[in-house]
Amino acid sequence: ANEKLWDWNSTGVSPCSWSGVSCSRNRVSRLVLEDLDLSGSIQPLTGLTQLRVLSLKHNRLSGPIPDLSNLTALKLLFLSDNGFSGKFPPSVLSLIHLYRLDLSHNNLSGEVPPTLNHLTHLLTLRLDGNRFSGPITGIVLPTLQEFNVSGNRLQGEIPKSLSAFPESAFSQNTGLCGSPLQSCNGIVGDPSEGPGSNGEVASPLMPGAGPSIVSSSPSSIPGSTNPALSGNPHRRARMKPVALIAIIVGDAIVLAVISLLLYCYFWRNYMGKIGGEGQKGSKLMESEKIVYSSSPYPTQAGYERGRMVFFEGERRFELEDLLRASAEMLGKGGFGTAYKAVLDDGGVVAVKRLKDASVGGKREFEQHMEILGRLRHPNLVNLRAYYFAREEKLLVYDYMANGSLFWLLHGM
Ligand SMILES: Nc1ncnc2c1ncn2[C@@H]1O[C@H](COP(=O)(O)OP(=O)(O)OP(=O)(O)O)[C@@H](O)[C@H]1O
Repeated sequence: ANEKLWDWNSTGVSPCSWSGVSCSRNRVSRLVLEDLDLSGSIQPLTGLTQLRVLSLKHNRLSGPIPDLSNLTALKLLFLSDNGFSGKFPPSVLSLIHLYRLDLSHNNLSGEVPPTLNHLTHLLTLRLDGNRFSGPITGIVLPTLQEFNVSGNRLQGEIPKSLSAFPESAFSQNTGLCGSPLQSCNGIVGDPSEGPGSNGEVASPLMPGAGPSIVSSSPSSIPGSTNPALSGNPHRRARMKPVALIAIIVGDAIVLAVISLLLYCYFWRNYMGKIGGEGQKGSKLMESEKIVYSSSPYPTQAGYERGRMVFFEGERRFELEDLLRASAEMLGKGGFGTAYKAVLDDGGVVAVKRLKDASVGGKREFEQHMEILGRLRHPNLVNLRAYYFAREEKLLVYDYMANGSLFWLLHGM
């Protein structure tokens, strides 16, 4: 029915060539069906056990999210902007390889299970725009880069582990408190009761529960008054020193940030100069981090959609396959660093990461790539694909297993 899926009923053609479908070893590994007005349940997809990427954003899919526990290879799961209902899907908690989980803007309800902590690789967790209720106090996911639970019915104190995310990540939950939102001390009903007077140790809203947590968060300083002051009748009189302390601490933070930026700048220059094999590990980490940040699946405004372009043949891999591939540094050239990447299907490619990723505009870059990609000569290494995002440019070549002429001549 949908013209974007025109090729889905072509008989005799492998589903691997249908729009939105990618395969690895003849099994569907990637299914991206976004903005297609699809409706109904996604139960039939639960048999795609080799799926690594499932994105069904912006459709009209509904019903409870089915049991996805057979999709053990899943790394990216985007089900946002649909009509899914029911509880947080328990089967998702067993997908321990998930990097990105986006269930935002559905009709999901019930509690956010603290067992989410089992997903130790999570970089993205988006649950905003649902009807989740209860606390999020137990959530500790140290790897998270992107987090949003705004527009739910959550309650209780924001845990310290999440307090570095901006206010907008928690907004429109009338019951949430603590850094970066208003301090929990401020919203405990009748102030005449005084801090800790009710003795409910487990309540996240209990004023006495806050001190050690809130005060240790740098972002909480302006909002969180010293808990000892909150029940104090002379609070107004003591506001001034608190403000003073906040200003001093604020200045210290600004200074620390500036020093950190300067340090990073000089450290990068220094690393760039010494380069070489010794830096293999850390360079690789840096490369991975930057590439992760240019996810081809933007979930927030302002992100540029990265693009992996192949010159001929089928799409053998996507950015996330390169990320997952075991990689080793091959060497440094005038334009960047080359890595050897062994893909899931056993294929080997050489990935060259351009040093100055901001050079040239998109069109100019693509024109150069088109020319390089067409070159075929026995003495030239074939350029198979390239990846373009504002902050990252990668060139993917055939891997030359026998090393360079220099190596052969000098034997080093
Ligand atoms: N396709 C490849 N297969 C195997 N090894 C490669 C491949 N491409 C690069 N390398 C290795 O990585 C090193 C760096 O390669 P790169 O192409 O970045 O620079 P270069 O050719 O040495 O120098 P320049 O960029 O100045 O021409 C090479 O010396 C080579 O050992």
